[in-house]
Amino acid sequence: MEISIKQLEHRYMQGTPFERRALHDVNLDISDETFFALIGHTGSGKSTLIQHLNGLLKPSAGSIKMGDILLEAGGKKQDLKPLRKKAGIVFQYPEHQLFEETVEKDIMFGPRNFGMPEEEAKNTASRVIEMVGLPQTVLSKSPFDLSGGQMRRVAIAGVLAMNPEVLILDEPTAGLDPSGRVEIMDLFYDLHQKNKLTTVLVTHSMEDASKYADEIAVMHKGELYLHGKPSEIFNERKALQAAGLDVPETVQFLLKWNEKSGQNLSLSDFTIEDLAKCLGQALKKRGS
Ligand SMILES: Nc1ncnc2c1ncn2[C@@H]1O[C@H](COP(=O)(O)OP(=O)(O)OP(=O)(O)O)[C@@H](O)[C@H]1O
Repeated sequence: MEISIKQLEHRYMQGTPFERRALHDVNLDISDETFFALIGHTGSGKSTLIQHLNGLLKPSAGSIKMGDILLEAGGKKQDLKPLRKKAGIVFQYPEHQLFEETVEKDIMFGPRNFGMPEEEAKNTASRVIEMVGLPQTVLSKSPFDLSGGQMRRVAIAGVLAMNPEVLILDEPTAGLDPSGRVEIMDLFYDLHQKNKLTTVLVTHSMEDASKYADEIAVMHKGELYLHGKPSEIFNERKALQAAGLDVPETVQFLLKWNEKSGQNLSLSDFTIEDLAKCLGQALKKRGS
């Protein structure tokens, strides 16, 4: 689903002495089926921005178009239900929202709320539990008898049960150890690939953004600061540093290599595999 954000502004506690502008004049288009990363220093406005994408927050000025749904500042009071269904959010620590006595009931909660018949909701629970890589036997268990990683997968299954067209991930690997982070991020990437799900990832990790995203947007002080393909963003190291960020370590290595060797290895070869390959070729060239 295409997302188009125009001149978006958000003010918390608008009209009170505590008013605070969290977003200013944000213009951003996200194409259908993109894996999009939103990165920025703490307080730069990432969470505020994504909460507009499923109607949790309303624009103070400007507009957001999600597929055929338009949300405008000062627009008529809209029914946000269709938007909530289109855009599923996985919050930080989503497992904290589990509350039903069985995994199946927890996953069925959202679909039932939207009027899905009982049998269909059960079938949905059975389908999505497999999508998140858990066995059917988990459905009859209490969510609280599962491991932390399994609980997180159940919570993600609950979001998938709504059949969203856009998946919004707000630092979904918070609190996981390194191998758990990779597992969950690989799961999201796989879901994106197999289901052509437009995915918006909010992250502090330039490593994750560069590994998974087709495009990266950098937020800084409530404004859209940079936007482009990962390799384009990496060419702006000084600007990134000014916003309290940096390029991934692999790119830092490539930049150092180019500086010391006088070669010009491409910054788009930033995955470990690409890096190993192009260093092998560069060393061969130097040896011959
Ligand atoms: N409910 C709120 N009421 C008032 N101000 C808020 C509220 N939520 C966020 N803010 C302020 O809005 C600005 C943007 O916050 P936001 O949470 O969107 O940033 P963020 O980039 O997601 O930060 P983090 O990476 O720490 O989650 C910050 O200055 C923050 O203090």
